[in-house]
Amino acid sequence: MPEIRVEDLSHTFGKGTPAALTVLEGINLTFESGSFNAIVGTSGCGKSTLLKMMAGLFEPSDGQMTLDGEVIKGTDQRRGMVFQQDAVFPWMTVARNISYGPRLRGASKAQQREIEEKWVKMVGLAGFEDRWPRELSGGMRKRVDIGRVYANDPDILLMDEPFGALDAQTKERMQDDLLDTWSQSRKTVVFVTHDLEEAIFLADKIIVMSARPGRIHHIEDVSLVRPRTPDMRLTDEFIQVKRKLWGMLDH
Ligand SMILES: Nc1ncnc2c1ncn2[C@@H]1O[C@H](COP(=O)(O)OP(=O)(O)OP(=O)(O)O)[C@@H](O)[C@H]1O
Repeated sequence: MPEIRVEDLSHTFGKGTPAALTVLEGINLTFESGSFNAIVGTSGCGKSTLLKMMAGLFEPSDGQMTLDGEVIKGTDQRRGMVFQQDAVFPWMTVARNISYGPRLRGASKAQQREIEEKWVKMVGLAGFEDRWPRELSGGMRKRVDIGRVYANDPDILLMDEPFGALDAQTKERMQDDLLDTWSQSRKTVVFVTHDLEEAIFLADKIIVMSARPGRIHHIEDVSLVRPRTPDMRLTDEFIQVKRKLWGMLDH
């Protein structure tokens, strides 16, 4: 089962130099298989650093992260990452972007077509298969991005403020659609955001980090039932969680 554990992790950029900067300290966490987790905290508390380490983009200076008991080292198809800025290739159509990973790994033409058909539909881009990224809105490019990561069939989906650059309405629609896709695949998700409402709407578990150096301040289990619907944002339960967590953030 794809479970990530973070064990006694600390990270200092430039360790041993006069410019050393400790950004994470004493982090212990478990991201259970199939769960949707959000990490919130003020700017600079180390959220992206933690996520990039899970992706294997660099290693912690102390402690470790494991995926199913194996220490994470380097990037791997099992861990897919979506960044705030989309990483869509402008010289490929929507469909070709989505099947990029499988194509790189030698998928046949028929397999590529099957993957394209499935994920174009799943991310809500049916009818746009042959369009070029320059013809798409920001939200649609984000959909291509997510489809491309899903098409690699990762066990773990790491998302670093993927909807941060979108307008409020598009963002809410993307959140609904992400939950739809996730409920069908039940991948383990770790989603970084500084939008508390987004975290509460999406996640089972919210990790609140404190700043400088980043530590785990609080872990909130969100008990809102699934499937989540937009009107839940107006319920007392939702607002109470928001108020509680808002009071914990360093403003
Ligand atoms: N490669 C690097 N070298 C040195 N310092 C870095 C590096 N990457 C990040 N930092 C520093 O680490 C700290 C944490 O950065 P990080 O991007 O993880 O924070 P964050 O919580 O994701 O912030 P934001 O919400 O603004 O994206 C910041 O002070 C940043 O300047």
